[in-house]
Amino acid sequence: VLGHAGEEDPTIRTMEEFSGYPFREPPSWVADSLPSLSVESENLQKQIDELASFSDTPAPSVTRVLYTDKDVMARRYVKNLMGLAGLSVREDAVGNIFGRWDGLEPELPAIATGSHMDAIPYSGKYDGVVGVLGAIEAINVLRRSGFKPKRSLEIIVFTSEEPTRFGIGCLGSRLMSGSKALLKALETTVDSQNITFLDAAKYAGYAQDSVESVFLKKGAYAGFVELHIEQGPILEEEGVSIGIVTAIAAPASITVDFEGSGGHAGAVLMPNRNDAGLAAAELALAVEKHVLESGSIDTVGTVGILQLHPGAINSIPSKSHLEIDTRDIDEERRNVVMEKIRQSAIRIAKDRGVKLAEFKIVNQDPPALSDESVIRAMESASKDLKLSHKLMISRAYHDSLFMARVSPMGMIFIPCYKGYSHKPEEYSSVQDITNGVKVLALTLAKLSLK
Ligand SMILES: NC(=O)N[C@@H](O)C(=O)O
Ligand SMILES: [Mn+2]
Ligand SMILES: [Mn+2]
Repeated sequence: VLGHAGEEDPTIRTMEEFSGYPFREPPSWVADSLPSLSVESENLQKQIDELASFSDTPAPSVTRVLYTDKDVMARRYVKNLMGLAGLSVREDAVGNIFGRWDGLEPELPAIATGSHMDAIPYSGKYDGVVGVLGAIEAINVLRRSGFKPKRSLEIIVFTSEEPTRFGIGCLGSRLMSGSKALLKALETTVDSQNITFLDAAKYAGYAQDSVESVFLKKGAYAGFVELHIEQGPILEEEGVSIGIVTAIAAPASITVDFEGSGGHAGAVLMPNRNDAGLAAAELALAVEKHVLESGSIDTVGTVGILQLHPGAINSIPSKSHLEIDTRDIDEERRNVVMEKIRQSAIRIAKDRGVKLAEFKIVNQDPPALSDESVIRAMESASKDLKLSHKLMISRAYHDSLFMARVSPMGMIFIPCYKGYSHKPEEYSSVQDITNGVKVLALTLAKLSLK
């Protein structure tokens, strides 16, 4: 630790070596070390670009689905970077990856950070990745500045934040937070190729231990902070560098299956049809209607998957499958919308003479609130770094939503181009990423010394 004028202050050094503690109060450590918080921005950008190359679709899009070969390669790439950052690396039974930097008091609950690196089909290279590679660089920044954590610092790369393969988001963090419901569901869950979760996990080298072993022990972490792109336009529009997340909206997803009689597109006259496709179309519009009826801009609803069977132009759809995503920062208001959607599905099935074969609520999660002490640490870090910042909510969900169930939680947002996300045009500048990494590094340092 450097003295104000950069030379080592012998008395302080002896005191520190003797006590093993930074002798000065954190603020002065922070003040002293601020200038030396250097981010290797170009190298970080190169890593983001390299990680994006592990994709099942051509650049600039990124597609990296859970337990696929590209996912396994990307995991190997990140584990290697963790090793180079001097972290001890381990993985759990579903492939959540942990990189640990032991603190001066390793028995104390650690401070964790992290995010995900799976990517939905045809998406971008920053969602989740900035929170993983940025976290590793934040550790390198602290090491370079000579910082010694009191509480250990741990980076977590969560398995399957995206619901792409098994229809449920935040699979790894949900299990870590102790979701017995998910544990049960995973016994029978299959993907669109009918591959079970366990077989897919084994294919990727996981599921050696019981899935239940993923559950975190209570109090495992004293704090969790996730760095993420905003995925909305506010920070860019307002020219603000850092978003301090105070709450994460409540996500829910529903799958619906209709079954009708199908038949020949030419020979079956309109009055004699039970068209499962039209039932699905009508329900999709009903989702929009019920969301708009909530009267709040904070209520959203999306039908991101709509499949018809047999899917032939000259055959009346005999089956249809929809997947509905609805969210709100007000849980009650969202639940009212979900009930209206259920009522509409029943009515549409009756009106159109089709069978409502399935109406399944896959997840219906409460919103999460950030912890005051973590918010204060992120705010003072932004202030120390003289970066403009604002309090805001997250409309996207994140692993933080579930880490909040087992640890004081906070999230740091950085601006992204036009708020684009979940598409190849997703982009955050090197400067914005660098700012985010610095705020994360300083926040982790402050929380580690608590
Ligand atoms: N952050 C993010 O994109 N999470 C998604 O899984 C989502 O749908 O919100
Ligand atoms: Mn995402
Ligand atoms: Mn994400």
